[in-house]
Amino acid sequence: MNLLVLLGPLYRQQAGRLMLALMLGLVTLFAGVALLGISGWFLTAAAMTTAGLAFNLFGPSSLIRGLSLLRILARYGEKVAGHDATLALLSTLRSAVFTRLFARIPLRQTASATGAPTSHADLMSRLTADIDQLDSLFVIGVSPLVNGAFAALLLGTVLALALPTALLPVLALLSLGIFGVPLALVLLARGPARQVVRHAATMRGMVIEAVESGDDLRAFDQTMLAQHRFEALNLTLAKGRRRLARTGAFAAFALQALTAAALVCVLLNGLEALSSDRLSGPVLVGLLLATMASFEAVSAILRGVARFGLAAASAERLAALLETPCAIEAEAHPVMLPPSLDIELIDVSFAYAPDRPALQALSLKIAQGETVALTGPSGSGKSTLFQLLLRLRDPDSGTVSLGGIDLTWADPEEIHATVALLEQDAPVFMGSIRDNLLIGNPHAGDGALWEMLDAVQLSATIAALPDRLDAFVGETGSTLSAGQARRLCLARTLLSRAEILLLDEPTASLDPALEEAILFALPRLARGRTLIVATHAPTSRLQGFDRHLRLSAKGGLESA
Ligand SMILES: Nc1ncnc2c1ncn2[C@@H]1O[C@H](COP(=O)(O)OP(=O)(O)OP(=O)(O)O)[C@@H](O)[C@H]1O
Repeated sequence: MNLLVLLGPLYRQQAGRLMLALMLGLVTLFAGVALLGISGWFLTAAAMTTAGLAFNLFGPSSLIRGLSLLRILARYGEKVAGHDATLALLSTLRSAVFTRLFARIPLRQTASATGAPTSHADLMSRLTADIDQLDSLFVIGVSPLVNGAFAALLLGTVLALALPTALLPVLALLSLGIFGVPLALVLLARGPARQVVRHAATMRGMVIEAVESGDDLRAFDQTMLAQHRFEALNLTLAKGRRRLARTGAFAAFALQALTAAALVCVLLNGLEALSSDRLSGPVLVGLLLATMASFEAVSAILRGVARFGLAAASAERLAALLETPCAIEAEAHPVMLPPSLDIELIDVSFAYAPDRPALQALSLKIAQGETVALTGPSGSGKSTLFQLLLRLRDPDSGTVSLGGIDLTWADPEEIHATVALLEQDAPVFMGSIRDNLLIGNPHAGDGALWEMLDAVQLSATIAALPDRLDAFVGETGSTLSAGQARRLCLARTLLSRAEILLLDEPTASLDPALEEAILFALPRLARGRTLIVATHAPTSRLQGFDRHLRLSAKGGLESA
């Protein structure tokens, strides 16, 4: 349903070009059926004409040449208009889905029985391969059916005029070809198509996982295991594709059988009409060839329908993605945050799953400009608290407010401009050192960038690189050490103009001396802004902070 809501306006945008493709398809079909019918009649009539009798060769032969040309041009035009519209449609659809993606991140990382995406690899698969699979939804879903109905009308009119006795049985056979066989194909192919699309997506996920964890798999000597799992899935996928191909071949066979039955029917009725002089021989040949051409047009439906199962399975996956609830619901008429931004949590509880509480009845206040060290055992909910303060998630109960404004009333964009977060696994983006820093503050000049690199003790390292601030950092910061990458992300967050800074283990991967120096410098680097640092560093290194809060293992507050 959601997908229809999304697709409807997109189809309307391309309606002109799609209609043009449809019309040109009908012209192609008309030219094809007429071409074969008239050619059959013409060749037979010309062969039966004795030498002395006059036979007008020029009229039919120029008609045949005209129809051939019309068919070629109409087919070309149909392909250009159809593909043009489809490509534009897909690109708009991809952008529309991509825009809706951010509101659904972070995904709930639980096994899903609803078909909703559960991993980022699956999400990527839906945005790329599944949307590509829809490329011919119009061409295969609508156009062949209209073409089939038009072929039936065309052949029906000709038979009604020339051979009425064959009309009903041939139309019955043609209708079976247009509706019955494709319907059976859709029903039979639905299961295998769903499996193929799902397995192909899982395979793509496996490839991404293998690339990301390749070094670890090699180190544990587990690459064979990964290969075996991949091979097993590959075999299952191939089996599913074979089942789909077999179903398609069976449908094609059924259509050929219907074509043969229709030809026999026209031939028998035609011979009878011929013997009673109700029909001429050339017209009978023309009728036979026109019947063949009409069934040939129907076979295009089957080619489309064979792919329809895959497109429908992909459409289901996209619909499930769009139906995934947004992580938060933004207020239609948000309240602006006040200049004073004290943080207050009242009785806040949050659980990722009913049996896994992360925070329980947590209440706390942090005044604007305070610097706070937040500690607590692993799993006590420090990162979760940061997620709530940025309103990346909403509490199950209780309120989180900034300057007295409940975050659920505020504009999420204003919250994100006010609160900056250094995540535990903050990414280094592929690009230059400068690109990475400017994400924190696009207006920062080189002076400010060097100053911040100096503050996180990274300036000497960057200055020694040949390209300095323009030095390229590879995918996920692969050209930096873990500690250097961490400090680059820290510098990026500190550069931000947000009034509240949340740093989740900013000194992870740093040696003790560097950790101590940076933790000591952080309150000063906050420059009067609110600073909360989640850390596992020993209390002795947290003396520079105004306050020390400690979360208990149960996700509540302990006195520090
Ligand atoms: N995305 C998630 N889905 C399900 N459970 C989660 C998710 N993230 C965290 N949890 C669970 O929520 C609880 C709190 O986790 P959180 O990451 O907030 O703790 P933390 O104090 O930051 O831990 P650490 O010090 O190890 O970083 C843990 O029990 C964790 O297993």
